[in-house]
Order: sequence, then C-alpha cells, then structure tokens
Amino acid sequence: MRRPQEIVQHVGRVIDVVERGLPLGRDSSFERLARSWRRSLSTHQVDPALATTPRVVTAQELREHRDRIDAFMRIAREGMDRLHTQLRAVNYCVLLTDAEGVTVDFRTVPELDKEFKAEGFRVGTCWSEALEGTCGVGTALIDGQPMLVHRDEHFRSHNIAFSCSSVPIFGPDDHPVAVLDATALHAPAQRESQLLVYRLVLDRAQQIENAFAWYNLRPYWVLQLGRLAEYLSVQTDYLVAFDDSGRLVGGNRRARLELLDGGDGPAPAFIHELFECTTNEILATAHAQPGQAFPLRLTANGERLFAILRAPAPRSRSGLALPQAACDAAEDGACANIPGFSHLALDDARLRGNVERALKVANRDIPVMLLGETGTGKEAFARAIHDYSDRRAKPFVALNCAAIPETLIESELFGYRDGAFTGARSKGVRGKILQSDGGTLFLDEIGDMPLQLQSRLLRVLAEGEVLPLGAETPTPVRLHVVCATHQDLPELVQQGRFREDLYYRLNGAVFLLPPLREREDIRGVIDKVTREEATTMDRPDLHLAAATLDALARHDWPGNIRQLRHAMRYACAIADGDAIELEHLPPDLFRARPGGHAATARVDAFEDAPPLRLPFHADAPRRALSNTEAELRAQMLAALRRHHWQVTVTARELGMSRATFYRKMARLQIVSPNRREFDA
Ligand SMILES: Nc1ncnc2c1ncn2[C@@H]1O[C@H](COP(=O)(O)OP(=O)(O)OP(=O)(O)O)[C@@H](O)[C@H]1O
Repeated sequence: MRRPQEIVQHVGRVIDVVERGLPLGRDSSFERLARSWRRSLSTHQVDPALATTPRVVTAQELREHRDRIDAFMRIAREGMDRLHTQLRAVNYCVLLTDAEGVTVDFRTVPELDKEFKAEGFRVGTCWSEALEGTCGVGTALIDGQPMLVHRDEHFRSHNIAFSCSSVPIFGPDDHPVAVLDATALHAPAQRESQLLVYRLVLDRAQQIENAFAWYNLRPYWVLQLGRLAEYLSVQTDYLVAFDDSGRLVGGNRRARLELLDGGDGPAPAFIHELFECTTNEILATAHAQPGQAFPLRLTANGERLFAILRAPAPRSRSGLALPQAACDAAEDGACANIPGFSHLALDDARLRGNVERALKVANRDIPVMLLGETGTGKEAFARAIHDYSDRRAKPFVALNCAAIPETLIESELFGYRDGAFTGARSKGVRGKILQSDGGTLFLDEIGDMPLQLQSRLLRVLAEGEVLPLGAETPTPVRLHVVCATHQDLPELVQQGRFREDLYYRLNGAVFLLPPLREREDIRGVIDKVTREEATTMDRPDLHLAAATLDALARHDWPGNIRQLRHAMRYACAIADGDAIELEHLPPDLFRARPGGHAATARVDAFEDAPPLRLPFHADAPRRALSNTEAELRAQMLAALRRHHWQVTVTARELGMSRATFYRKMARLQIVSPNRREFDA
C-alpha cells in the first residue's frame, strides 16, 4: 500500500513535469522518461493517483498469449533461469512478457513470493504502458529500447516503490517479440545501485535474442562472427546467414543493423558483396578446418573479423550432393528435361530462377512457401518439387485451408481415432498429416488456417509427431510441408491473425510465382494450354488464330493459368473448324473482373460479337431465392468481391463465423471464382 501522502506528492510531481514542463531528472537521459510520462497522461490517460494492482489476463487469454510465442519461450527459459540464479539472492524477481506486455513466464524469490504476488508480479499480469503508464516493460516496448525505471520514475502511484530493468528482445523482423525484466520491490533510493542489475538483464536478453536468431536461421549456412577469434565460442557479436547460392538471408539484430543494412550505400545482397571473398571460398575454408575460426575482411571498410561456419541443419543425405545436371538444365532454361517439371511451361526468367532454387532445396529438410495470385500454378509447382524429390514414391497430400469449414480442418489435418465422435463418422480417420508421412503435405491457402490450429501444426512441426483427436499417444511422422498463399502473410502476422513463429517455420525457401500477365512466355503458356486442352478433346489439329492469340496475350488474366485453361477448354468445345477465333472464347472473358475492375486488355473486335449465353452463369443462383435470401446473397457477394474472395475477412466484416459463412455460401449458391468450372 502506498501512503496517501506519497501519492499526493507523486501526483504533484507528475503535474510539474507534464503540465509545467519541469525536468524529470538531472540530465538528458531523463528526457525519454519525461516523454513517456507525457504519453501516459495525454495519450493513454492513465491516472497517476491510481494505486490498484495491475490487470491480470484470464487463464484462457494467457494460454493464447503463450501459444503465440511458444517456440521463443522454450528458448528464453534457459536465459531466464540463469538470470534468476544470479539475482534471486538479492531479491529480484525475473519476468518475461510478450510484445503486448503480458507476463508469460515468471521466476519469484521464494521468501518474498507472497509480497510479489500481492503487488501484481505473477504470470498473466499486463505491464503495457497503455495500462500502467511509464513502467519498465511497457516503455521499453514502445521505445524499442532497454529501460531502467527506478522507483518514482514510474507513472502510476502503485508502482513507485519498484525498480525495473527491462530489455526488449527482437525477432528476425526487427519487431520486439518479448521483454526480459528484473524487478526489486524495495530498491535503495540511488538509481546507480541498479546499474549492475540493468547490465545483467541487458546481457541475458542479448543472449536470448541471439539464441532465437540461431533457431530461426537454422535452415541456412550461418557465419558466427567476432573481432577476436578466441572469443567466438563464448560470445557472439554477429550472425550472418546465407543460402546455397550465397544470397544473404538474415542475421542477428546486431548484424542486421551494423553489417546488412548497407549504411549509406546499397545493402549487400550476396556474401561476396559483404566480404572480400566468394561463397565457395568460405565453404572451402570452413570445410578444410571444421570448427576453426578463419578471418574474413568486410568489403565496406576493410575491417577483419573472425568467423566460424555452421552448416544448415538438419539435411537429408541425398540433399548433400546437388543434382548438378538438373541445376545446369534449369540455368540453361532447359526445364523441359527436368524430372517433375517437364510438363510445365517455364520459359520465363523468374520461373527458371525458381526452378533452379527449387532443385537445390527439394531434398533438404527446408519447408517451402509458394506465393502468388490465384491460379499462377502454386500447386502445380509444389507437385513438381515433390515429383523431382526423393520423396516422389511417397504420397503428395493436398489440403486447401480456405475450401473447408474451420471446424473440419482440424480432423482433416490431424485425423481422429475410432469413437472420437459419436455418430455415423465415428470410424477413425488418419488425417492428412499422417497420410503424407514421408511424402509432401501441401497446405494451400495457409493464411486461412485458424489460429488455434496454427499452434497445433507448429507443435507437429517442432516435435515430429501428431496426436489425432481422441488418441492418447502421439504417432511419429516425417513431415515435409509446402505451403501456399495469395495473401500477405507478414501483414497477417502484424494483425495477429497468423502466428509469427509458424510463419518463420514455414518460410524456409520462398518462391514467388509471377502472374500470367507479367510472364515473358505468356504466348508459349497460352499455346501449351490450348494444345493440352485440344489433345484432351481428341482434336489435335485445333489451333489458335493469330488474332485470338494476340488478344489472349494482351489480356490481364486475373485468374491466371487456371482461368486460361477454363477459357481454352470452353473454346475447344465451341470451335467447329480447326481455328479458334475470337467468337469461340467465353463471352465474359474480356468483360469486367469479378472484383468489379475492368480487364485492362480489351478486345475491340470482340465488343461487336453477339453475346453467347453460358448454360449457367457463374454469378447467378440456380434455384429461385426469397427476397431476404437474395438480399443477403447480394450483400455477401459484394463483400467477397471487395475482399478479393477472402472468406475469413469477409465473414468477420459481416459478423459471421467462417463456418456459418461457408454454410450460407453453399445454401445461397455462391461459388468462388477459383472453384467455378464450366461444367453445366
Ligand atoms: N507452368 C505451368 N504450365 C502449364 N500449366 C500450368 C502451369 N502452372 C499451372 N498450370 C495449370 O494452371 C492451373 C492452376 O494451377 P494451380 O492449381 O497449381 O494454381 P494455384 O496457384 O495453386 O491456384 P490457387 O491459388 O487458386 O489454389 C492448373 O490447371 C495447372 O495445371
């Protein structure tokens, strides 16, 4: 309890600093604290007189906060324990919060445990600046800098006896993942008495941050760098990671800030731009003296650093020897000769680069992430990697997370044991994960996977075993995941809709598939798809008239190759002679896009053609709907178009759960453009 007199005195000081602009401390280092006090009062509107204990989240909320960073927490635990061992004897508790300031892990001082709890030091307590005003954790999170908040430098009266040393820990995206904090309930009055503890917290936080960087960079080659060779095994200054082609893919925070951001010049993209040597020279030196430090010179300033190289882990044996002939073929553009890829049109420089890289990762234990608009060939590319890999004799199992209701994803993915449910489907099901054992699991539209299942998937990936619903013992599984999405996953991570740790676990090797309209081989793709469709219909002489090919090559293809395939299937069925003319194309092909934007490449000649009627217009319901139904259908369609057919976002906007939204889509016969077939 704070004495009323202390509270009055504290509030008076807040008014002096915030309202009258008096300095909070002796030197400029207090300016940060004063800024935070001003924020606390004017932005967060925290009452400095409030002496209640801080807010504690519910058990369920705490579980969710922990789940979101459980890989990080596992790594941080060791650092917390060590800090706790150092500080317990001098009565400091140690806590770890997430990026929202919620305490997710806590080490107490046994003799003071009751007192710590009574003051709010326990798991679940939220130390955000928005709730507490200036405090170690909350202010460190907002400033993105370490913070010592000593006694009455705190904003809220409740906290003015504590001394908190808080250090933010950053993830690979340069955003804080957590804050490590050591707090004393009764610290001596002199601020200087806390500087040693502050330094200890700083060092431990840095160790945890580096350990987490090691964890995130483990699929790559990692250089551990420092100025003194002898110190390398005990202290890491820089971590720099690169892939097989020598491309720099990341590092620890210090390396990102001091070596990889390029300073005033362009950021180095490859190892040979960062150091005065090539990737091969580094690999050869490290191979000749494994585990030994060797010198490297920085290109930017000629400074010498010492390095130890760590190989990507873990990798399959067959992955070690690269299939050189196939890589050469990809480099030469001869993708037609590469097993698995030979049936695809790939005569585009970006795609050839993709294939070249895909061959290098196909047999390694590196998760693959495919990004691209709908219909650009993500699944086809995933299948090609599988067919090329050593896993080709094992199953390729695909699951589209957007196409099935949220409630079914769990059993589809993880399976369930006999009798796990009552009812007709009570017979056990193996689930896609176990079906793909030893092969490839393709998770399409991964951005639509519900958060709670993201945690379960993360666990399966980390532990290599799956626990079907209703089962008591987990089953080991050899899982190779290829995931795909057309969504902006980092943005979803920002919005808290996609787990950051899962994102980093899945994005081992990222491939961007270009939209059809941007491909330099668009004419070749159109020709290939037309020939394939004509052959399937047993019409090998069917070909595109020159004007048709020109018009198709200028079209912007919002649905990409899938839309092209559907259009050509239709045209092959409609054309009577051997040439496919403009009037044989689907009538709405060059009209407005589903999102309401006009197609960019319009065909003037086609404007005059008489409108052909499709047997079933994809946007029109087949059965008559009541007025209310029709109204709801129009509302759902409009929202879906606005959100580019992203069901989760649309359902949220209309205040429905995803499952309800899917049910209504089915009842009101709303078919996503992705799923439409000209099949009537
Ligand atoms: N390189 C290619 N050459 C020829 N056909 C291709 C190529 N890539 C994809 N296709 C064809 O395009 C169609 C769509 O491909 P796919 O289903 O792989 O796209 P996607 O990006 O996974 O789509 P979505 O995001 O909607 O799931 C398929 O018919 C596929 O055979």
